[in-house]
Amino acid sequence: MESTRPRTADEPLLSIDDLQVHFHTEEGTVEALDGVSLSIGRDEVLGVIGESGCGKSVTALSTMGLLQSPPAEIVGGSITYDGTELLDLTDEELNEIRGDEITMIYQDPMSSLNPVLTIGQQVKEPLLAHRDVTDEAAHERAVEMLESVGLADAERLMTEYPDALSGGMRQRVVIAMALITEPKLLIADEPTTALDVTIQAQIMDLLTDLREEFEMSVLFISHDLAVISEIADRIGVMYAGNVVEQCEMRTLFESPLHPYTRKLAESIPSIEDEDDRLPTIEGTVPELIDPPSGCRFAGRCPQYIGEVCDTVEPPLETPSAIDDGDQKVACHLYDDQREAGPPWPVGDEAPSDTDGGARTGVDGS
Ligand SMILES: Nc1ncnc2c1ncn2[C@@H]1O[C@H](COP(=O)(O)OP(=O)(O)OP(=O)(O)O)[C@@H](O)[C@H]1O
Ligand code: NI
Repeated sequence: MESTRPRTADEPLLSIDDLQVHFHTEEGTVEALDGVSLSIGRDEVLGVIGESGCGKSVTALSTMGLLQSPPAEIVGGSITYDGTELLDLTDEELNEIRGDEITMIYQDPMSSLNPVLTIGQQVKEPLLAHRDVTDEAAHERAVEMLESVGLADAERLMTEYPDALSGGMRQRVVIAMALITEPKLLIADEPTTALDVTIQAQIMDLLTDLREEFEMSVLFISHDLAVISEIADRIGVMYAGNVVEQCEMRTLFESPLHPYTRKLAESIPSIEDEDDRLPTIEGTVPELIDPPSGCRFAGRCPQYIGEVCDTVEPPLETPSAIDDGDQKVACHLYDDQREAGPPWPVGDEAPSDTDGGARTGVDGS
């Protein structure tokens, strides 16, 4: 194991590299993640945006080690957390990290709360499971946590059941549970989507405050650019199982590179506007069973440049003309800005799929 390797401050806390996840179904193999790469620095909030079905939750669940296998299979790639390869850990080793150093909140607060346990029992649980604390100390800390997430009358709340709480209060309880161990990494998968707009804004304000207070890194997933732009430092844009662009939040609006990101950036975010979802782009997301072999956006791309788009999967790289090394894009428009140049002249015959295309590490199956 690599866990003893000395780490440096600027090394990412979490690094997902070329992650490939398949689901084996009766209809065939769903190639859900096709080489996803994302990294999150220490104390950084990385937003992940993309349409429904593009692989945001599968990426999160893979990181938590919570993918159901079968039907899921991680067929390649790596997830390194604080110098440790998570994909190599045993369940027992993973259990030590999960719920302690890495925690997660979900879209639907009810799915994270057990209706037959009191709020107190549930908020204390991560501490009792992961720390050598007395029930009394855990109780005291749980009350403090409920207060920090803006819940009044915390002592009384400890004895209530989830049923007695509104949706917004439940999500605050879930956040208290997720933060009670002071995790280094919080994964938030659409934490406000199930809430109405006013409550959504309150929860976003709360998360923004807590992320500072707890000095934690956050992987923040949403399909709503307005919500993400409020909290994220950097953003990863996903499309059909790929990351098509990764950049600073500001860069997404100022100088997006990928045609899909440009479409996204055209929508001016505003949290008051309930309908401010991903802008509509003609066409549909490709099937992930037997997906197209080249760029998965090619069929909808307003800047489609020809056969190369249909046949070669573009790697996620920083074009040489861009001086911001943090901005990476996966698009053939930038092929001539790659050191090696385009894989072959546009319009020439593509190598067969089984050659693995121009990119190493991508399975051509
Ligand atoms: N258990 C499963 N069996 C088969 N396919 C699955 C399974 N879970 C996820 N998938 C597929 O994996 C792909 C990615 O799904 P995922 O849930 O990660 O999308 P998402 O980006 O989180 O979407 P949403 O915004 O709707 O939550 C989808 O095509 C989905 O159909
Ligand atoms: Ni999801």
